[in-house]
Amino acid sequence: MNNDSIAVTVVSGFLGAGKTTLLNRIAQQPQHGRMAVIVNDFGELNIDAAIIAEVTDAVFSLQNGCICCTVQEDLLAQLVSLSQLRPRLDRIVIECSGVSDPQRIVQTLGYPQLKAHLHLDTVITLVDASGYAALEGEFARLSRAQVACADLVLLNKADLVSAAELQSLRATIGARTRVISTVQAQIPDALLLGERSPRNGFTPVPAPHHELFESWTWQGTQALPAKALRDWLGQLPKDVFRLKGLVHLQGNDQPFWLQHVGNRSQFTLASGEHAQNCAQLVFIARRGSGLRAQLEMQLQEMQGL
Ligand SMILES: Nc1nc2c(ncn2[C@@H]2O[C@H](COP(=O)(O)OP(=O)(O)OP(=O)(O)O)[C@@H](O)[C@H]2O)c(=O)[nH]1
Repeated sequence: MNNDSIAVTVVSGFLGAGKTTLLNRIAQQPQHGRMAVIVNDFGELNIDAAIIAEVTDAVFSLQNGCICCTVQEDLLAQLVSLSQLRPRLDRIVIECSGVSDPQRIVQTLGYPQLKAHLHLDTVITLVDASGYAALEGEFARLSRAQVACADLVLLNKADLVSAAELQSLRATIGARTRVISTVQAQIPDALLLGERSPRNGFTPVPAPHHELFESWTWQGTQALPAKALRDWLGQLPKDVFRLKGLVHLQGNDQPFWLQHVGNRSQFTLASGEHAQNCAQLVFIARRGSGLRAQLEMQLQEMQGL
């Protein structure tokens, strides 16, 4: 590796584990030098990129596909172009979508076009401590593959589980990787941006990933009633893994970012310019869930309340 080589941090983890929360923190800290962030969202709207763009300009969006498959060529082109920027970047952080397998990103970084300019610094995988144990079948396998590829695992949302549950999760994840419990992905910078630890010859097995999910976007035209929306969110089927986007709530001039993971929802005021009274919600659900028509109709009806 030459001295001019740009360090790359890969941030991975299942849907809603806290990747954007971590990215937002990193992006706001000037000590990380000249940094660019590449954000991949599986849906056709890149909500994460829009959220991170509220704190930094250096955001590049790869959307409507899985970063390790359908948009892998775009990733390669984006990395080549970023590596040619002058003055040179110090670091590139790649946020994988929650449905992707970071191992393939690691492979992409080894391509000859990139090897001379970039080096992999750390793969950080966030785990939602309140949801990891409940994942089943292929979804659990994907989540384990994301963990297996990590140099550092953040056992995030530690505030939502007991000390005993945290202990048991640590045991499940195993001793091979460094595991740190976090709330809002808060850990010391030195750990975030450290050098890559040796992998002991371990090669993770590729897991099925984006093909397990379907995504769609609902565009509303009117403000929604807050109470009805909260009630509706509280009853979303568990096949909806993730819901996020922008909503206008009746009686409020400013829109909100809505984040829904598991059975928890969060509304935060959105800054910046956003279209008036228009909702944009991205759903990510189990492929073949058959939920789209029903959920869209419910939202449509809610607009008229
Ligand atoms: N209670 C709790 N909530 C958290 C914590 N970290 C993040 N969240 C919330 O979890 C939700 C999802 O966080 P994100 O950072 O958007 O997750 P993500 O991994 O980027 O999500 P995707 O990119 O959609 O896969 C948001 O509402 C966050 O505010 C935490 O430690 N505790």
